[in-house]
Amino acid sequence: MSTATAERTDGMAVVTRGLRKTYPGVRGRRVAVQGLDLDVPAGGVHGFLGPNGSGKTTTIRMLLGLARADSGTMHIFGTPVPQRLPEVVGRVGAIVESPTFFPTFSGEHSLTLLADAIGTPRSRVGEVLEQVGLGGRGKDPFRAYSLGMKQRLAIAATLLKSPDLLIFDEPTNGLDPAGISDVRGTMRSLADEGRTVLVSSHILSEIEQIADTVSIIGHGRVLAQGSVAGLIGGGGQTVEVGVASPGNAIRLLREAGFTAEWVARRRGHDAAEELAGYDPTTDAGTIMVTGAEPAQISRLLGEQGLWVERLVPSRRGLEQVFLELTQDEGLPARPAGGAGPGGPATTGGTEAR
Ligand SMILES: Nc1ncnc2c1ncn2[C@@H]1O[C@H](COP(=O)(O)OP(=O)(O)OP(=O)(O)O)[C@@H](O)[C@H]1O
Repeated sequence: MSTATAERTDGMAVVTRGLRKTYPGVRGRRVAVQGLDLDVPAGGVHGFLGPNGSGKTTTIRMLLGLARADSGTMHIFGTPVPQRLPEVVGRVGAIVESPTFFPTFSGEHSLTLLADAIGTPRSRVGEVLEQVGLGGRGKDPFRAYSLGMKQRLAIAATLLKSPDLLIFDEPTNGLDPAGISDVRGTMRSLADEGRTVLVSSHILSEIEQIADTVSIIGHGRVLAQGSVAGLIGGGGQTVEVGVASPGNAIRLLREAGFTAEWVARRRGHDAAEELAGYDPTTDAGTIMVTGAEPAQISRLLGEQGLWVERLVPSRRGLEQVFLELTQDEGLPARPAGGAGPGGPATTGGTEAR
């Protein structure tokens, strides 16, 4: 390995550069991944996020040697893959397709067979069942498990050889909120043990809560990556303000240097729509303010005799970051499956590429 490569991949679990993959299509080759530069730090949960068809599974399959890249480089813990995958594969556990187990075998029995097959001591079976919170259910048949328990059994299977890097492709697909919460908790605790968890999802808000770092991809390339706090923090807090005299309030807020917009909410529509003008007697709406703390807003308006009826701070989320990044890209307007916040988009503060 060259010195330059060693430096670049130092402290990184996964690094890809210029990764490209095409598939044969009806009209020539279809690009699934185009020049993907991915940086996954070692340790912590990394969310690999993007809408359906953005190239997440294809990327994961290439990393694991299940699909061949057209061009580009990939490193896992500084080892070039797929060239030297056998050297590092023992440190990697992955769930790519929906895992299946014999329905009549207990979870414990299935894992024991697996442990024997991969040469792991049987004593690990009890440990990994405990780790994923299935300690008390190991003797139940697989068919009696809930979907969330089935997914956690699959995670337990990947833990048998105690990997440093866990790669999960959409592990919460099809789970109910309780199942999602269980799997999320399991991923977080694995990262807290010092492992790296690379988890893909098309629902940005779902992984946002447990991820330390994320990459947001669209059309096979990275749109932004970095810490969750760095990506969502830059635009500042948005505060929804309800006041009887919105015109005066907007003027005062703008004079004080804040960004204040009137946002009308049409009946039957979730999305807020910014209007050039407004008529408070007929339009239902609210003022969205960025760059100000709620206390500053209420003091400023109160001093001018405008009494605030509603003051709701709303946190900017990764879905909003995604929408901002894709506004000019011609990409799908909303990541599939996610319900984004209704407020207007704010700008800036992301590590967009
Ligand atoms: N085996 C294949 N043959 C042809 N095209 C493929 C194949 N696998 C994926 N694709 C195409 O490559 C693109 C990326 O697909 P991929 O499954 O990697 O996306 P994804 O982000 O994982 O999506 P999802 O969230 O739906 O799983 C899509 O246009 C898809 O149709």
